[in-house]
Amino acid sequence: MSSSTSPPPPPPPNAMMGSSLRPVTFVTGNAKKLEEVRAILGNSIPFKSLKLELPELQGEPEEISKEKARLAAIEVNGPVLVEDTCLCFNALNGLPGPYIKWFLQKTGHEGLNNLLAAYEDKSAYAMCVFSLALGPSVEPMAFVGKTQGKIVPARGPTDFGWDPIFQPDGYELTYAEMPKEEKNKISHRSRALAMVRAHFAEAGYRFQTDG
Ligand SMILES: Nc1ncnc2c1ncn2[C@H]1C[C@H](O)[C@@H](COP(=O)(O)OP(=O)(O)OP(=O)(O)O)O1
Ligand SMILES: [Mg+2]
Repeated sequence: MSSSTSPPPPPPPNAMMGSSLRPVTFVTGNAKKLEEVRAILGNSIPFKSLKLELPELQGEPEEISKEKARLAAIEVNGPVLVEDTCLCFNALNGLPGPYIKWFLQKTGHEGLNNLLAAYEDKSAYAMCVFSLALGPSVEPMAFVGKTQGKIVPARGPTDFGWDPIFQPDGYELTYAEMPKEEKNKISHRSRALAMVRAHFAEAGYRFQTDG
């Protein structure tokens, strides 16, 4: 197995089932993420986006993502979707994990490779946690997607973060070298979004027709 996903979250509280929702606002400060989410979701869920950099707690990835959703739902005062991405090195028991953004910024691709120089094991997984909050006072639901791979010296275009140093299992190409459609088929983000989409299909939320 080169990949895995976590089991689906519990169904939403009944209170939200009867009324219709405003379109879901995807809140992120990262334009590249938004681009991928649009490409993967297409028109399957009515959504709009808001560029906002939200504070992130320290801790376990699911909690960080859910807390971000709580903050976003208060900010938007409506249904929101947020995403948090982790890059986890097995030799380091999952670190840098949710702190990858800062490690990448401070040490670059080479520094990230150097972190593993002392270890034989270069395996890693990319993990994406989407959290959906239907409103400011509703407990967020988390959807987790993972893609297994390994850390390699950077190859390919450098326009999206750590994509050049992550080579998914079963491929000779890094995320950065792969055609976008190919990456979007197997990525941590598309796996998590498949679960988001399945949840929307199952829950049968009704959306207001004008935002
Ligand atoms: N393929 C990728 N998918 C997601 N993030 C990536 C990828 N490649 C590189 N990154 C970077 C972007 C960030 O530096 C870091 C993820 O941090 P994260 O907090 O999830 O994103 P972000 O802060 O850029 O946007 P947001 O506003 O949604 O939190 O990893
Ligand atoms: Mg962030």
